[in-house]
Amino acid sequence: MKTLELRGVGKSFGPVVALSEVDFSAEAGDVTALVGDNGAGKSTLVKCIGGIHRIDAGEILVDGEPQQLHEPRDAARLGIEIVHQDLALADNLDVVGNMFLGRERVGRLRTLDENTMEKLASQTLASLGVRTVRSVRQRVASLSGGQRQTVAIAKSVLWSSKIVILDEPTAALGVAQTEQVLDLVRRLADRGVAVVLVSHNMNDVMQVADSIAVLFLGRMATQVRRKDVTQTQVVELITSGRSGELGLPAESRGATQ
Ligand SMILES: Nc1ncnc2c1ncn2[C@@H]1O[C@H](COP(=O)(O)OP(=O)(O)OP(=O)(O)O)[C@@H](O)[C@H]1O
Repeated sequence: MKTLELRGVGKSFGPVVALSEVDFSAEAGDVTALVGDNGAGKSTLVKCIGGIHRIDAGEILVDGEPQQLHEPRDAARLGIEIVHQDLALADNLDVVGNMFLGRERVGRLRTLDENTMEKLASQTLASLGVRTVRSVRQRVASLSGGQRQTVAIAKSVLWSSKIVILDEPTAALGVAQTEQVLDLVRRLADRGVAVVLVSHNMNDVMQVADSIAVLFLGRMATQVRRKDVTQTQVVELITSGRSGELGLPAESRGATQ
């Protein structure tokens, strides 16, 4: 059973068809890359999964169960966490404050005191092997781009998210920080999370993804295992929506015609 599955999803904005008959899936333990050119529909797809946009057609299933996602709270309740490119972290709060921001989602922890929160935040970072954030009492405004990504990803672990969607997590990062964040992405999947990585960076995608889904003009050109494609093939799919005679497996070739 797929952790997240979209079947025949459609979404239009007035006359603009942003998504049409989109099939997509993400499995626990996998990093599933979602790629496509500008305007292909990636953000729209992510917003549908996050309950920000309502779909016009098709269905979204979590663990095989069809779900009605009418608002972000619905997605949060299902363990879906979106880490946006612009990172909705509060600059004026420290790492602990940010990791517990929005804790009203889980009433059980509402009464936690500062010491317990500090301990849980540190433990979560340590369990992910994060050593770059030196103090959890550091204000987020003073963190580097990579550290901010780390905190945002660790937050999803703290809240036991089942499906984590990372929107361009390395876009603003240098080489070393990119490597650290990709490491963290891998570790997140290894913990059994279904990770969806939205990215324009083919090096990142080829390095860390298990599965690659290519959107082309609002349609899913194909979704394939990474080991079954080359970077050149992925780029061709992104730019033309077709794989040509590149020897894709039969089940994925059908989707590109
Ligand atoms: N709120 C909206 N109203 C009208 N059209 C929209 C809206 N949101 C997206 N679109 C249109 O839907 C299509 C898909 O856009 P989307 O932002 O999902 O693409 P994208 O793949 O995320 O692109 P990029 O990589 O440039 O961020 C585009 O044609 C866009 O203009």
